[in-house]
Amino acid sequence: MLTLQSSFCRFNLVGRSRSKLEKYFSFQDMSLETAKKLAATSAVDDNVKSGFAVGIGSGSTVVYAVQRLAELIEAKQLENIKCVPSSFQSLQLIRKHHLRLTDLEETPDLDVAIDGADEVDAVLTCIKGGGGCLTQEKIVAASAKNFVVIADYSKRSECLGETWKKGIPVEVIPMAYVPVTKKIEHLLGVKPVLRQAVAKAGPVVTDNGNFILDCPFVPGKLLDTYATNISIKMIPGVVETGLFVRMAQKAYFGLADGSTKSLESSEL
Ligand SMILES: O=C[C@H](O)[C@H](O)[C@H](O)COP(=O)(O)O
Repeated sequence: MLTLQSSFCRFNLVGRSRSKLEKYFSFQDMSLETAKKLAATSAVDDNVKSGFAVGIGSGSTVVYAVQRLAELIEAKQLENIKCVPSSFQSLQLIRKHHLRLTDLEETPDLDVAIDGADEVDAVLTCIKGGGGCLTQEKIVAASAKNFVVIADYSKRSECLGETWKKGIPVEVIPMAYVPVTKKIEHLLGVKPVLRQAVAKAGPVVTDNGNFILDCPFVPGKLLDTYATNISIKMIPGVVETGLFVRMAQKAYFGLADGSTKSLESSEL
């Protein structure tokens, strides 16, 4: 059961939050990849049991979680695991590691979903969608009893927007991207940017055939994540936002010193 968390940041001074964070995160030379692997491995070890239906997120950190699942299954420490993907990438990961594939039609109630994030704040609100996946991820996370976030130490912050500077990703129906852009501009006072593809001419097209608008954070203003998420979602043409508010029960961070820090929403 989630406790009611504030949808505002608990701290509004970056300097103050940084000194608090340094208790947990000493920025040494631990590679981000090693930190991702630490977080993913601990999350799987602590949260997946035999017989579980597991939602598999998307992105580079989740690769290590799927690797760990495969290792434990191979070692017969886990049995009868079913996996539901949240993107084409995670579908391929599940297949590559020969895990049992299912979907929400066959398995609508998941025991746990494990996913990465672009930023995680002090009350475990996340920004997701930096890699273009957010709608299916949110559906999969919302279908799970426990949503567990895994990340390296660079993703942790007190307030969203401290470390992730690209704004809030919003998936939109292509024919609506201009009206949605205008409405978000009116709502937030900042102009969303249509995300452009890197190895393709034109905009990024999501797994659902939609576009992504990146909505910049309003400079100097605390983000009310709960209200902002709802306001953006109410705009016709918006499919989903990358704000995951009051969804994560736990987060695991791989730290710079080679350890892992886990946080639970019930303790915050
Ligand atoms: O769109 C991508 C997803 O939301 C990812 O989970 C998020 O971007 C984090 O990805 P990574 O683990 O690669 O940092």
